[in-house]
This record gives sequence, structure tokens and C-alpha cells, in this order.
Amino acid sequence: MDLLDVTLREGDQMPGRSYDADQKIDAGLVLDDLGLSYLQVGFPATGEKDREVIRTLAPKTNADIVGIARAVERDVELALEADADVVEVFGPLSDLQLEHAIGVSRSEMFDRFERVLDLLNDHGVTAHVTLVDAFRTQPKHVIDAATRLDADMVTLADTVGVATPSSTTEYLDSVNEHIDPSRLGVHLHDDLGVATANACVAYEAGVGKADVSVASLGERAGNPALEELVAIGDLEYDEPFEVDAERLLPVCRSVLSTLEEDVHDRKALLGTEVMEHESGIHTAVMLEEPAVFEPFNPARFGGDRRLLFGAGTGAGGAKGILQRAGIEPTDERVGTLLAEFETRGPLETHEAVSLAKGTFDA
Ligand SMILES: CC(=O)SCCNC(=O)CCNC(=O)[C@H](O)C(C)(C)COP(=O)(O)OP(=O)(O)OC[C@H]1O[C@@H](n2cnc3c(N)ncnc32)[C@H](O)[C@@H]1OP(=O)(O)O
Ligand SMILES: O=C(O)CCC(=O)C(=O)O
Repeated sequence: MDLLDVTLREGDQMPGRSYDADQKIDAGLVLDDLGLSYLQVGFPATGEKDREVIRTLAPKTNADIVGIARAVERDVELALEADADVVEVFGPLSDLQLEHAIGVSRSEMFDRFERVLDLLNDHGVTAHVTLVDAFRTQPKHVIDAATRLDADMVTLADTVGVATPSSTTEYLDSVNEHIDPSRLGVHLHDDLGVATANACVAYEAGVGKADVSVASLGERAGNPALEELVAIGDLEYDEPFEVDAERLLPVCRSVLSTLEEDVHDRKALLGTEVMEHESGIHTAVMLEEPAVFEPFNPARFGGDRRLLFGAGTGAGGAKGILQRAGIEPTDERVGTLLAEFETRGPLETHEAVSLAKGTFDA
């Protein structure tokens, strides 16, 4: 499965955001270090900023630079002028969206797709199609689109984030009987908190591409988190994503800092607290064997484990620290050190060792 990062397009469309061109270019170059297949960095019809970003990044990145366009000739011309490597034309086939978002019949929407795809194919530019609201579209229309439309990749979007792992499985099963899944992509949203899980389901169904974003940046609850999907692939899949997993967290953090975005301290993988441990039962064991209470070695993704010693530390942890300090762990010393931890903690391991040495004059 290829990964397409949408951080710089989806993130930019979040309320109150407007990343400037330099931020998008810098973040795009950093993201490219991960080795992703595609970076979707802008929507050329929205203005010169996104066109400049695409024009600057396309010759410099290993990833293919993707610009999105409505099924409208002018949007596609602007994407061509920006020299995007891939132009991704999006549009709906669901009843609800055809009636209210576009105001045309399904057959007119097909004609619009065909017209702009002809334009792209005449220019020899790689064309992708994204079917907006696909998961609320009858499968027969999606199958029809994937069969009729001359695009390298057809992405099914869960635009409003209503899919769950079981409905995603069911939907993909119903279309996969008729379409080679390696030509399908998924663009998912996290409104129900299961976007990454849905992307895993798509992987298992043989889908060829998933859209992801750093820290889930994107419309409303965002998209499957790049860092989560890459970590899951690295830990679990026989064919992990072709991404430099050891650079994963530093690259994501650098992108967030460039875009001036924050994540919650408890956010999976990226939060500052999620690789910290203070509970006594855990730290006592982890001083000797961290794997007992952690899912993976954080260094595998460029992260750091932090063992903390404070009010939650038990006798086992205090004993372990005394041993590290080269001090005989008598019951009395353990009791004294626990009292010190309670007043001075939380302390990092090296600070706890120094405290033990200072307290017992070692
Ligand atoms: C599902 C998604 O997330 S798609 C990405 C959403 N991103 C954005 O909206 C980015 C910010 N948007 C913008 O800057 C502006 O909305 C623009 C430049 C894209 C378009 O601006 P405008 O042309 O003024 O139109 P507006 O914003 O009202 O969009 C509605 C028009 O787009 C048309 N449209 C919407 N989606 C599509 C589509 N996929 N294919 C063809 N036409 C479409 C509508 O039918 C409507 O056309 P009409 O003006 O002829 O009635
Ligand atoms: O991915 C695209 O090309 C635009 C469509 C989109 O973002 C969505 O349907 O959620």
C-alpha cells in the first residue's frame, strides 16, 4: 500500500488556518525525507499560494506532488499550470451530494469527470480521481466510476467520517469483487475516532493507497494519522510501508513545528507524555526490562522513553535506582529514597540516580 500525505492540503483548510507558502514548502521538504509515495500539498484553484507550493516542490521531492481539482476545466488547467506530478480530480456520486453540493445529475457528473480526465490524459499528466462521499454512495456507482473513468487511481472518500471498521470491510468487499483493489485508494476522516483502524481494514483488503496526515491534521477530526499507520505497518505487517520508520517522530514533530501546530500531550505516538512511565509497578520492572510495560521501543520510531521517579514510585523502583547508583539497597535506604522521591519528584532516571548518590554520599 502506498501512502499519500494530505497534511498540507487538509491541514490548511482547517478553520482559522492559513499556512504560508514557505511553511508549506519547508514542511513538504521535511516530509519527503520519510520516503512517502505522494504528498498532496494544495488545491491550485484556491490561489497563487498553492500553485507556488506545487511548482516549487514538484522538481525537488522524491514523492509525487499532488494537486487537487474539482471536475471543472479551469481547476484542472490551474493544476497543470502549477506542474503538479499528479492531478487528483474530486467529485461526488452520492445522491445527497449531487443534489445539494453540485446540483447536477449523476450522468452529468460522469460527463464532467470524463471531460477533465481527457484534458489531463491529453497533457500526459497522471490523473487520479477521488469519489467524494463514496461510502454513502451505492457501490454500483463506485464500481461504474472505477470501470469507466480513465484514471490511474480511484480513491474512495469517507468525506464525513461515518465509516467504521465493519462498514469499511463490508463496503470494500462489495466493490472489490469488481475492481482490482490495488487501483483503489481510501481517503478517510476521523469523526468517529476510527480513521486509522479503517485504513488498516483497507490495507487488509488489498487497497493500493491510503491518505494520511501528520497528527491527523485535517477537516473536522482530520484524517488517519500518518504516524499511527506507519507504526502499525512497521510492527504488524509482513509488507510494511516503504517509509523511513526511524525518522517518523522527528519528521512529524518538525512538520508540526513548521506549521505552528500543537498536539495534545496524550496523543498516541506524538504526545509528550505517551512514552513516560511513573507508576511504581511499571518503573520497577522497566529499569531492568522496558519491554514488559511498553508496546515497542520508542527508538524504533525516533522517540525517547522516559522513566520518572516520584510519588508513584514503589520499593522496587527505589531499589533499582540505588543499584544503578552502586549503593547497597537496604530497607532503610529504600524508605529514605522513597520519601525523597515523593518530595522532589517526578525525576528522570539520571536525576534519581544523582539524588540517590547525593543522599547516601556515594
Ligand atoms: C470535500 C473537500 O474537502 S473538497 C476541498 C475543500 N476545500 C476548499 O473548499 C478550499 C477552500 N475553497 C475555496 O477557496 C473556494 O471555495 C474555491 C476557490 C475552491 C471555489 O470557490 P467558488 O468558485 O467561489 O465556489 P464555492 O466555494 O461556492 O464552491 C461551489 C462551487 O463549486 C462547485 N463544485 C464543488 N465541488 C465540485 C466538484 N467536485 N466538481 C465540480 N464542481 C464542484 C459547486 O457546484 C459550485 O459551483 P457553482 O458556483 O457553479 O454553483
Ligand atoms: O481528497 C480529495 O481529493 C478531496 C476530497 C476530500 O478531501 C474528501 O472527500 O474528504
